[in-house]
Amino acid sequence: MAITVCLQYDDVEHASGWLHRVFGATQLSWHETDGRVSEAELDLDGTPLLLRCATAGDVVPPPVQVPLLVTVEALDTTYRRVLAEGSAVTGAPEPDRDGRRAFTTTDPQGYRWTVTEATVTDVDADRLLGTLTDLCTPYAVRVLATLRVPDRIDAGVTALEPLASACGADPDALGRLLRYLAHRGVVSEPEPDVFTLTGVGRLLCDRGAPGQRDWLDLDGLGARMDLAYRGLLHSVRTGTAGYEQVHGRTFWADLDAEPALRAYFDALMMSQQHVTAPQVAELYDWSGAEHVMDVGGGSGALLAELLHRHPHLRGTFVDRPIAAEAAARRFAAEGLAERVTIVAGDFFSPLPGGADVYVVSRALTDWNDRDASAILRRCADAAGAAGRVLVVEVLPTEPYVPYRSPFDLQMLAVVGGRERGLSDFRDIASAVDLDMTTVLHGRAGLTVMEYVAARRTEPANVGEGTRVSS
Ligand SMILES: C[S@@+](CC[C@H](N)C(=O)[O-])C[C@H]1O[C@@H](n2cnc3c(N)ncnc32)[C@H](O)[C@@H]1O
Repeated sequence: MAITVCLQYDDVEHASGWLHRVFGATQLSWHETDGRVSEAELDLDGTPLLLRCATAGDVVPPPVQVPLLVTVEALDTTYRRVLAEGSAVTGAPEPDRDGRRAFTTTDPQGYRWTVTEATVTDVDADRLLGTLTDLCTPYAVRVLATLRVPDRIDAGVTALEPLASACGADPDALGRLLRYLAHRGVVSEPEPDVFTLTGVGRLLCDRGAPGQRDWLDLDGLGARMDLAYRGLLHSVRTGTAGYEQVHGRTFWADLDAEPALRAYFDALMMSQQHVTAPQVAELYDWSGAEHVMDVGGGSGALLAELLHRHPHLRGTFVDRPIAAEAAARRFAAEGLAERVTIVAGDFFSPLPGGADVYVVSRALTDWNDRDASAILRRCADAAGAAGRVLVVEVLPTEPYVPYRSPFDLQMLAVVGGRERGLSDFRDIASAVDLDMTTVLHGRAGLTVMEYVAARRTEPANVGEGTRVSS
């Protein structure tokens, strides 16, 4: 049985943002009606929440006072977030009748949420610390994926001896690994020395497109990125990437040196561009542009989408030489070679001038503020007084992205970069005299920010644009 709490709100989107920012609720899906979010499905630490727009047909008019009780580990943090939202509170957290600290707040619709501090026993804390610090399980899962054990089991090789021989593994050692992972719910052992996959184990089968298995493969780029956390101590001490400490060269130099790693990275970027590029092509008004330059264009998927969708455009693609070679092949295969100029270059050096729009998509997150501003300066210099600079990012502070993701620390450890919110993107651009003129929101946090040279705008002139419907 599963129970879903369903609450009615006048503004589902605003309420979803509040629940995300205050309690860390993750938005799983949403529906739009007439351009407004009419329903959103959220996950509140395992509890499903359904937010619905009040409609004439609904029986219960909001707000209805149901007791909403939440238990959180870090009460003071939640209290601070509530105050930051400007939401009403009953007072500072104080002990309830069971001696647990609590406070009550009111959400944007007027629902009252009582927030209580979790009482963590020493045993719970010990168990939690064990889970937080365990390295055995993450490595055991990666070894399973690297040896492609799930694929063999899926293909019917379930007995230990033939499984070990198919994977090139020691039967005794593989048996110990599998029994440990049976204990963790990744495989089952229905009879001695015979193994089957659980739902988790099936996720580790090869599915063709870059997926979980490829990421976890210890010979691949995903694992190299994960292992950069071994350099996190260095990162936290210095504020720079840990990747080089662990792997002997920077992330970008690693991709330059190993075509297979670069190909994997491009495929990964491309799978994201399949979601984001059509939105960028739709959201922004490309009618006034003729020439677009994609700076740090990666797989080339964004520029290709723009050129396919807007036949009046021509493009210039700029990226490191190995990426430029692969992108050139892609543009040729898609019949776009005549419309694209390829530049194997460096976005910290002067960029070719003459384009109407300079796009920097999902590249600034890879850099610290100083370097991100330097890239924008190159774009601004090349764009001149008449051109525009367009930054495309998925913003972590938007409600659609799980803010508990480790992405910010991953950026620090792997490339020395960082996640940023809208105001951060305004700041790194204004440091190089670019004014943010328009912000367009797409799905799942995708945000398109347009900038022009500062002297052409009043600083406050920022227009919020449309949202792409789902
Ligand atoms: C995170 S990827 C984003 C790729 C693409 N814009 C997208 O949205 O899918 C960052 C890109 O910046 C490129 N890059 C890194 N350092 C660069 C440099 N110094 N000059 C030009 N491009 C660079 C990388 O090769 C990579 O393709």
